[in-house]
Amino acid sequence: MSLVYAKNLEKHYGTDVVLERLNFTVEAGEFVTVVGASGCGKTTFLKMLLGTEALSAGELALNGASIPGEPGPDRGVVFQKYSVFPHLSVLGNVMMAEELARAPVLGKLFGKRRRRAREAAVARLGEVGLDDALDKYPHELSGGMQQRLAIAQALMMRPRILLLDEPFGALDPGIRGDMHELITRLWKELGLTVFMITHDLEEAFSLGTRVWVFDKVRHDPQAPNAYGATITYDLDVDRNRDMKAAAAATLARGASATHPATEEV
Ligand SMILES: Nc1ncnc2c1ncn2[C@@H]1O[C@H](COP(=O)(O)OP(=O)(O)OP(=O)(O)O)[C@@H](O)[C@H]1O
Repeated sequence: MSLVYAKNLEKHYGTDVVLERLNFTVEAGEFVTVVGASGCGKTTFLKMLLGTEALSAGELALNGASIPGEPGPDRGVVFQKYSVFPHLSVLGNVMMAEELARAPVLGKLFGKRRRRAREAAVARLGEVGLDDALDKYPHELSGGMQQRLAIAQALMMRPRILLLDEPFGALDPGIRGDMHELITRLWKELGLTVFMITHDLEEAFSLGTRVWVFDKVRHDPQAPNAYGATITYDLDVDRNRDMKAAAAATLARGASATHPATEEV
């Protein structure tokens, strides 16, 4: 059984169709990178996987069952903007991920459970290279360190799926290289399935085993929001490593404008 499955998945906001005709299966262990024009619905798609946006039509299944309508410990998420608590230390931030999940009312664990959560948080912070920064506060961290912290937080509950929304978009190129190594290592070591949005084609092709391009194929000049984006390219990068450069160049030239499936309705 596929880990994630979609059939004719759609998302509308009122009369605006954002996404339509999404059909795919994703197996455990894949690393899917998602590219597409600004505003085409990439974040909305990620939020449907996370469970914070409801689908409007079609099916979206996780492990063969309809995706839960709320976030769960099986899905971790990292956004571009640092999503950490500013008033908590690095260690406190990562422990909070477990405290909120296990003690949602008080947001606090006690005794043995708290000690275990602390040990787990220290281990997660070691995995992302923040073992020397446990007592620092987010404002004392560089952008790269803040994203490492956000990743540790997302991995605290040992999710099977990691959702990344342009996590490295705000970082300097040198730091991005380090983050690419980190995410690749974590993906392999933890056996994660990753969905990652990026605006950087180079990043999409170098990290992903599969690259999806979101774009509109149906257009109504009288009603620009009547049709949404769909997956216009689904490129298996692993099996076709040699086409990587060619495909990246084609996409960069704006292949969507000449995509054979483009229809005017
Ligand atoms: N809660 C909402 N209510 C109404 N419209 C929304 C809502 N969230 C998103 N949209 C609209 O849905 C469309 C897709 O937005 P989304 O953020 O998913 O695009 P995106 O591809 O991630 O963009 P970007 O690359 O700029 O981050 C946009 O037109 C946006 O205005």
